[in-house]
Amino acid sequence: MLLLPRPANYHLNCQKLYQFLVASQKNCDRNCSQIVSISLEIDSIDPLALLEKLARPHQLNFYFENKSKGEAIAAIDAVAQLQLAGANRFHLTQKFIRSCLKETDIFDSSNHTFAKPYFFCSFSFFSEATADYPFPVATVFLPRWQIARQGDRCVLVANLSIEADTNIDVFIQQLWRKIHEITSIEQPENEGNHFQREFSQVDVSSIDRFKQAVIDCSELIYEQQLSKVVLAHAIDVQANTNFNLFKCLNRLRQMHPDCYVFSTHNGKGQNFIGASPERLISIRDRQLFTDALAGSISRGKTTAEDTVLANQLLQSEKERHEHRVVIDFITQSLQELGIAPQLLSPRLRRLANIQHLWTPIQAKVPIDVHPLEIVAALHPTPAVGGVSRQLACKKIRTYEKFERGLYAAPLGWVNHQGDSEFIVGIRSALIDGDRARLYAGAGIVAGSNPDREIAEVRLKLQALLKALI
Ligand SMILES: C=C(O[C@@H]1C=C(C(=O)O)C=C[C@H]1O)C(=O)O
Repeated sequence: MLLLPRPANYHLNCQKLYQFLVASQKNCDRNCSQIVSISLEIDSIDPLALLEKLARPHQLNFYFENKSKGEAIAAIDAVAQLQLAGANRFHLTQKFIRSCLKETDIFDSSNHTFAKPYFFCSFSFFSEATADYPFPVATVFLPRWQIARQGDRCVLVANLSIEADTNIDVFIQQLWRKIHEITSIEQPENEGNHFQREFSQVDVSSIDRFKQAVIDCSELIYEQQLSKVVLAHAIDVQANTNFNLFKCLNRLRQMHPDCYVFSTHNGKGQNFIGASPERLISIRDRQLFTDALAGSISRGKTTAEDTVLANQLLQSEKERHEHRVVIDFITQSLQELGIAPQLLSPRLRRLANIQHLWTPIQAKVPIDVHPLEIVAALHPTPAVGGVSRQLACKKIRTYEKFERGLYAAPLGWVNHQGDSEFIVGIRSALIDGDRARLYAGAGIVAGSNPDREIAEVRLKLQALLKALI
C-alpha cells in the first residue's frame, strides 16, 4: 500500500518499477544484496543546490560542472565504494566498477545522457601519499543519489541496495519520499556582493626555494637529463570563519564558466575543489577528446594588450616547446594503447586571468580499451609532470616540500557503458574548515626564468583565492 502520492512533476511507470524490483529481488540470494539503479527525469534543478541540501559530513560526495557546456552533476553518498592505496590503483578501480555493474540491475525511464550508473573517481598525483594526507590515493564510488542537468533537462538516479527480504512497498514509499524531498528543493537566491572574509596567507615553502628549484631544474635540462618538469607552489590560507563550500563553488562557476568546476568530499570533513581548464579525457560513444594544454601568458587589460600578449605566446620558442612536449607525450601514449590520435588545429585557451596554448586531440577508442587504461597511461602528462616522466616525478618529490595529493591528478567519472570524463585537478585547493591550501604550478623548460615562473604561479593562485574569500 503506497502512502505517498506520486509527485506530478516526474515521469515514472509505477507498475513497471514494481515489476522491475520484484524481478531484481529474485537475483538476491539469502545473504547477498543487489543494487538497483533507477533513473527518472525530473523538473530542472541546480545540482549544486541539491548538494548543499543533501551533503552530510560523513558521506562521500562529488560535484562537477561545466557551465559553458550546460552540464552539471552532483553525486551524494555511496551505495558501493572502494578506497585504495598502491600502484595498481587504476586497474583495481576498473575491476571494482566491473564487479559492481555485475550486481546492478538498471531501470531507466528517462533516456537521458546522465541516466544509469555512473562511478565517481578521484586519484592522487602519486601512487603513494604521506600518511597524514586526508584523501586516499584512489577513491571510487557509486552514489546513492545522483542528479545531473544537461541544458534544461534534469535526471535523478537512485542507486539503492535491495535484499531478499526487502519489502518492496516500503522500498517504493521511501523512494517517493526522497524524490519528493529532492524535487522540492528551493533554488538558492543569486549571491549578491562578495562577502569579504578576513584571512591571512603564508607560502607553504619560500619563494626563494621555488626559484632555486627552477634554477636547479634548468641545469638538469641544460645537461639534457630532463627536457621539462612542472614545479608547483602552495599557499596556506587561514580565514576567520569556515569556508562555505557551496558559495565558493558558486563563485567558481560564475568566474570560470568555461572551466570544469569540481569538488570532492572524503567523508571526513575535507574537500578538494577547483576550476580546471584541462581535460584529461572525455569519451562519448567511444569518441575520445583530450587536451594538450601548456604554455601560458597573462590576459591583457585592453583588447589591444591582450592581442599583443597572445601573439607573444604564440610566437615564443620556449612556450611552443613546452607545449610540443605535451603533444608528443600524449600522441605516443595513445599510440602505445593502439589508439590513433588526430591533432586538431592549435589554438588559444583564454581564461579570465590567463591564456594558454591549447591543442585538442581526438581519437576513436577501440572497444577493448577501458577509459581508466587511458587515464593510467596519460597521467601525469608533461603538462603537470615532465619528461622523462620518471625523473621529473622524482625531482618534483625532491623539490616540492608539500604533498601534491589530489592536485594535478585525474578526477572524474566512468559510466556503465564506458563513457567517461576526467579532468586534471589543477587550479585547486584543499579545504578543511577555516583553512585552505591552494596549489598551482608552472612548466620549466630550457629558457625558463625563475621570476617569470613564480609570477605565473602567483597569477594562477590569485584567481583561485579570489573565489574563496
Ligand atoms: C600546472 C599547472 O598548469 C599547467 C601548466 C601550464 C604552463 O606552465 O604553462 C599551463 C597549463 C597547465 O598545463 C597549474 O595550473 O597548476
